[in-house]
Amino acid sequence: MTAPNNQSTKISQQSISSVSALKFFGKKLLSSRHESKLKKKASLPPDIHSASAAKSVASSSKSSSSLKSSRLTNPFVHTDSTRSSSRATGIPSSTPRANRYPSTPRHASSTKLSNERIVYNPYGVSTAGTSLSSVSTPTKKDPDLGFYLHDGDSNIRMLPIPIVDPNEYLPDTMKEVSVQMSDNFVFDDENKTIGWGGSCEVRKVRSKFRKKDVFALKKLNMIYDETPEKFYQRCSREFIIAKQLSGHVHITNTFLLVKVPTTVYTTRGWGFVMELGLRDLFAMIQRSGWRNVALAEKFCIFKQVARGVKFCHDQGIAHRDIKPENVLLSPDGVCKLTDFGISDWYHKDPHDPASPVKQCAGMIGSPPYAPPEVMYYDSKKHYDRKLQQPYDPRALDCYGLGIILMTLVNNTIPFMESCTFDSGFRDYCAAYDNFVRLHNRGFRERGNYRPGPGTEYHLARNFQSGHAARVAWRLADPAPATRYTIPDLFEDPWFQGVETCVETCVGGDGDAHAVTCKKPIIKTTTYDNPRGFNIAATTTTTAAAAKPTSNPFPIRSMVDIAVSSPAPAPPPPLARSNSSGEALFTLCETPPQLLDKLTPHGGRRTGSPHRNVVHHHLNIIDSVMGNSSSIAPSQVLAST
Ligand SMILES: Nc1ncnc2c1ncn2[C@@H]1O[C@H](COP(=O)(O)OP(=O)(O)OP(=O)(O)O)[C@@H](O)[C@H]1O
Repeated sequence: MTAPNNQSTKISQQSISSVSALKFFGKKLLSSRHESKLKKKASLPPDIHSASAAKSVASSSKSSSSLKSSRLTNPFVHTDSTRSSSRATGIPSSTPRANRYPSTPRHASSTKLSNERIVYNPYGVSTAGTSLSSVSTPTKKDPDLGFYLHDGDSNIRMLPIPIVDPNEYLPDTMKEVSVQMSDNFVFDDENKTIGWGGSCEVRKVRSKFRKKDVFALKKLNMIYDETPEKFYQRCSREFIIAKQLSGHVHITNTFLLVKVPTTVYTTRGWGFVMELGLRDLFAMIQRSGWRNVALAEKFCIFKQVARGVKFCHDQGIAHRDIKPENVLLSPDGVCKLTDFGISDWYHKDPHDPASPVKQCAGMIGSPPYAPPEVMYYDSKKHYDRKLQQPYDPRALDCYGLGIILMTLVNNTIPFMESCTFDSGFRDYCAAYDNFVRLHNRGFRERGNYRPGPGTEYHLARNFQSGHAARVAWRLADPAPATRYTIPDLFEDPWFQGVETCVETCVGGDGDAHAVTCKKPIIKTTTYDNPRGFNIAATTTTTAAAAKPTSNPFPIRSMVDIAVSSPAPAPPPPLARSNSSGEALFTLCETPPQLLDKLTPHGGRRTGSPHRNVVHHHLNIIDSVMGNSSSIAPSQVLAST
């Protein structure tokens, strides 16, 4: 084991007392995409954000300007596919997405990019010769035609024409009669990006037929030296998992995988039409108002996230990137998991839930939500290989949940990285051992529900309950063998007693219900099903629906994955409807007395019964975000 590099040391020595420190965390192990997301999270205009990096931008101006000119000459040129193809195929499909990212900042020239080795780079800033202060960022000013054609970023490569039919990569049950986004949706006039990720840009789209129905379009981008084939495989895999999980109240619904045309809003490619979230949890926590949010509310949020994770596990899927950025708050204030980009089926035989758990190896997830057994694979830390043991992906999700609970309660992340190079993490491990040795020898034993650490322990101080601290610490147990599992968590009496404002229900119980999400209306299609796919579309399509036929084509890789995925588990205990425009699920109304208890600041009551269900979380959003909801009330209503 050697000392970490300077960058790591520098980062781990930063103070984490400030909430703004959060901006450096929870980022998937990727490079410069991290930074453009930081820009969004920090809510800074691009120019302000990049001001500190102006020097390095200048230093790279040569490559940028050459890119700019080539961009203007022929914006549709797709370069480097041959070279990238050979390298990309060397990466096993199970390789975590994060590990595929090279360390080059995104603004660097694509020529340079193609020669980069793929190395782990947690913050996306530690390229040779760069320091945190000299990190350059893509500049988004002066958008011209080239800007739009390149998603404003010179390293986003365009897919070659023709864009492949998404149905080619989907199992029959997920094939759709309409695969063109423009058949049924239009971009929102606002022309705003509402979210960025490592490989995507999220925008609002509206139904062509009911303008009040607003959805999110997650436009997917090719990353680094990915080949088009790898891109299609990666995205269809993410879609299949997201779609399999859709329908649960704590999962963001993913409806369609569509072809996106080149417009002034975006470049051509593939995109997911999804349920629109109002904010992600990260955006909430980093606001100063978060400190004033009552613990009961925070615990409620935590329980909702945990329910989402449990549902994934029940479906045979491990999320593998649990962090506040991947929890969206719906316009009703319901927490929903999103981003299944590095999720995976965790049974050796996905068809057989009784088959053993497929152990993982390699660096995935996002510090500090990734547990120590994963961090041992961080190549920059040069850990002894013996420490790199296969790990259970479900334990990764549990650890992430524990760190989320600590973060919610402490208003900041507990430490930067869950690895021994981080002094905060070392302190936590020492405190953990002390607590077990001195206060509660049976702490790690199953069924031990004695209170966890108290105020004398730094990371337990704000819980105001030894039982709540127990749950956080047991989930974030550095030792995977003794860490709380999801069944352990759901058996924990404190966790069971946490009251949530969102109760899923089977329906038909006579209670008032809240409709929280509608499926998009699919009315028209320009799809003529050239390959004669067997389309088992469940949507009501009034126009030219393709005639179902059997699929005469050989099964391709992703279809294989899809087909070999577990047969859809029994639907969750939620009222479902297949008809277009109807609710996917319902929420039980929380009794008014419970709402009063949960709403310390006085709840916002409206005449609508379903508003009462989760209105206190809307209060949180209002108070924490300064009432700056990005979604107009009409849009909120549209989805309720
Ligand atoms: N359906 C949605 N509604 C509203 N915002 C969304 C939606 N989906 C994603 N976002 C926003 O976009 C951000 C990026 O989305 P997502 O995490 O799915 O992308 P990603 O490329 O997988 O990101 P990362 O690489 O950081 O994990 C989210 O953190 C969230 O803020």
